[in-house]
Amino acid sequence: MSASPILITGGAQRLGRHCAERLVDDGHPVIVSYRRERPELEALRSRGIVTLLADFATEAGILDFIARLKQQTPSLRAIVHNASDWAPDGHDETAGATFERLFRVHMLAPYLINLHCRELLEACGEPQRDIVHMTDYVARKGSKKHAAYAATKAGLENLTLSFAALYAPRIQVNAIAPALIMLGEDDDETYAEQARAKSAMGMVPGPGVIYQSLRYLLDNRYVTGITLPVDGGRHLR
Ligand SMILES: NC(=O)C1=CN([C@@H]2O[C@H](COP(=O)(O)OP(=O)(O)OC[C@H]3O[C@@H](n4cnc5c(N)ncnc54)[C@H](OP(=O)(O)O)[C@@H]3O)[C@@H](O)[C@H]2O)C=CC1
Ligand SMILES: Nc1nc2c(c(=O)[nH]1)N=C([C@H](O)[C@@H](O)CO)CN2
Repeated sequence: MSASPILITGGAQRLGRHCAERLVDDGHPVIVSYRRERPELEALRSRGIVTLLADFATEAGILDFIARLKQQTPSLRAIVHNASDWAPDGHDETAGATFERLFRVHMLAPYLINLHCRELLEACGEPQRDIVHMTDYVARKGSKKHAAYAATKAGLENLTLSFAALYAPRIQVNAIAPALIMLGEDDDETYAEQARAKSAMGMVPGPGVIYQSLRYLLDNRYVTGITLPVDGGRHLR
């Protein structure tokens, strides 16, 4: 029986793309969702990664993605909810729309995909099946400039507990809570220096530490309902 694929949402770039490529290196078939076509997707496709269009900005868009995912594969080894929008809080008339948009991508999409795709994970013939939520250190700390982002990530962290209890023992459900892993393209050295100073480790580690954490969860049959901090010791500063 061929191995069941691992789904990474928002896997066209940065952490999701890194993990998708490392999973292929480790012999897993991979499906990634993406929101907009771009040249980088060809590199993924050339490695046999299946790319599925998905925009989680509406419930209809989420359900449409789920329907196409079910046409793509009869089973899944794991689902990594990586898609995310690090949008600052809106002001005045945009605040509500921003919050709703972040609720949909960080909470509604994982919630509906977990509910509707449980059958795909149950159909996996391998010994372990996993759901991994990508949350954030700020889910427990809050954020003055990204309050909606932090709150919706906190909601995703809470969904980890509910789905872990509901899906045990056949499906393990965990979260990874990173802090600064990769800088953004527009981040200058001043920002980088300030960001590094926020953690005890004082570094920007790159996406390899996230794959190490994902690998740990995918390989451990006895871990469920946890949030794995990967934050350089932010809580120590
Ligand atoms: N990078 C970091 O330092 C940190 C990251 N994290 C978390 O780790 C995960 C990966 O981070 P990173 O790689 O930087 O993420 P990105 O900011 O690169 O976002 C990942 C993908 O999410 C997709 N996405 C955004 N909104 C939607 C939507 N409405 N519907 C569908 N897809 C959407 C984007 O697709 P497209 O590009 O096609 O529009 C994007 O490629 C995220 O969950 C993030 O919150 C947490 C703390 C620190
Ligand atoms: N979806 C995203 N979420 C986050 C990002 C990002 O680039 N995309 N980046 C961060 C920052 O690195 C932050 O951790 C710096 O303190 C947080 N979330």
